[in-house]
Amino acid sequence: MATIIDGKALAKKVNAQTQERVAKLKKQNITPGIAVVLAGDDPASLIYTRNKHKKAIKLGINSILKKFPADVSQEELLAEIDRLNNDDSIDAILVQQPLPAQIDPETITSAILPEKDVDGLNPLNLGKLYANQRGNYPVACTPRGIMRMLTEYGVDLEGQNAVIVGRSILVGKPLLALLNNANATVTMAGSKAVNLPSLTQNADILIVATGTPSLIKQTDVKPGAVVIDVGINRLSNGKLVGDVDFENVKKSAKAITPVPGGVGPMTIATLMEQTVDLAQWRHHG
Ligand SMILES: NC(=O)C1=CN([C@@H]2O[C@H](COP(=O)(O)OP(=O)(O)OC[C@H]3O[C@@H](n4cnc5c(N)ncnc54)[C@H](OP(=O)(O)O)[C@@H]3O)[C@@H](O)[C@H]2O)C=CC1
Ligand SMILES: Nc1nc(=O)c2c([nH]1)NC[C@@H]1CN(c3ccc(C(=O)N[C@@H](CCC(=O)O)C(=O)O)cc3)C=[N+]21
Repeated sequence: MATIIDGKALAKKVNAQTQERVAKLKKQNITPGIAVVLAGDDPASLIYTRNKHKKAIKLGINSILKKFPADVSQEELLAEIDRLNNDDSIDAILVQQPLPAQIDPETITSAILPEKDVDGLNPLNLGKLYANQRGNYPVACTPRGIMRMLTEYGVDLEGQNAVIVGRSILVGKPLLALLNNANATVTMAGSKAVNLPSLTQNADILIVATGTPSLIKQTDVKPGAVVIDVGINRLSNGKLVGDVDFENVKKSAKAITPVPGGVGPMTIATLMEQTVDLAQWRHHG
């Protein structure tokens, strides 16, 4: 039976460290601040942004939520980002995805000041990550949280076959760079992959982020592999599941993340941690 990677417990540990760092910064009269921008009324996005807001307040981070209707214009969103870029009390800006169809996500992420880009999606930050540059810059929170989980559970990456299913800018692409920078041999597959099982069966570390429930079955996974399930899917019966057939895959994997309680809580914890990082870098370099 696989080790269950407890994202919730690890997130608690990270949050406790973040809370201590916030308290120290407050003694220097610095209170980290995050702004979350939400356009439209997608119910899942609303829940996530509220959760982020609550967690920030709990850790002592200032948090503001800027809500816009689904028919907001790109100009209005850009004007808000410009205001936040110039607001000295804001260290971190997150624009919740997905955005309404009339908004071009690339234009939005490019408009966020790289120093306040807590999602690490600005092309400058993503470019630094791909170039494996030294120094301080933000990295997408879900991928950074996954790397933390792998480190905490002692998963060796060097020379190992890592396979990522899903190639979004939010998850797959930054993860490709992080794993590559950690000297893993990385394969990335999307919906056009021919014979996906032949790729996933080769993975020592398998990371799945597609939004397709039960995409990965036990026979698709090499026995003894480490499986990270990023997917969040709400079934018609209300149950929350990932992209991996958890009950069967756990029988032969070495370690696996559950949904809920795996990657999700680590994403939020990393978002808070990186908000404090940005505040520190902005004030102290
Ligand atoms: N736990 C967490 O913290 C987070 C969870 N998520 C969840 O992770 C999932 C993915 O999110 P995100 O990356 O934003 O999603 P996107 O919808 O942006 O991307 C999905 C990716 O999966 C690929 N894909 C879809 N179906 C298949 C398939 N059958 N076989 C192979 N590849 C497939 C797509 O391929 P192609 O490019 O070819 O279209 C695409 O690259 C969602 O369920 C989301 O809710 C997301 C962020 C954080
Ligand atoms: N700009 C941007 N950055 C993001 O990081 C971003 C985004 N947009 N859009 C949507 C996705 C999704 N995402 C999640 C975060 C936490 C949980 C989470 O906490 N999940 C809990 C359960 C939550 C529940 O019960 O619904 C868990 O897995 O245990 C899930 C998903 C961040 N995303």
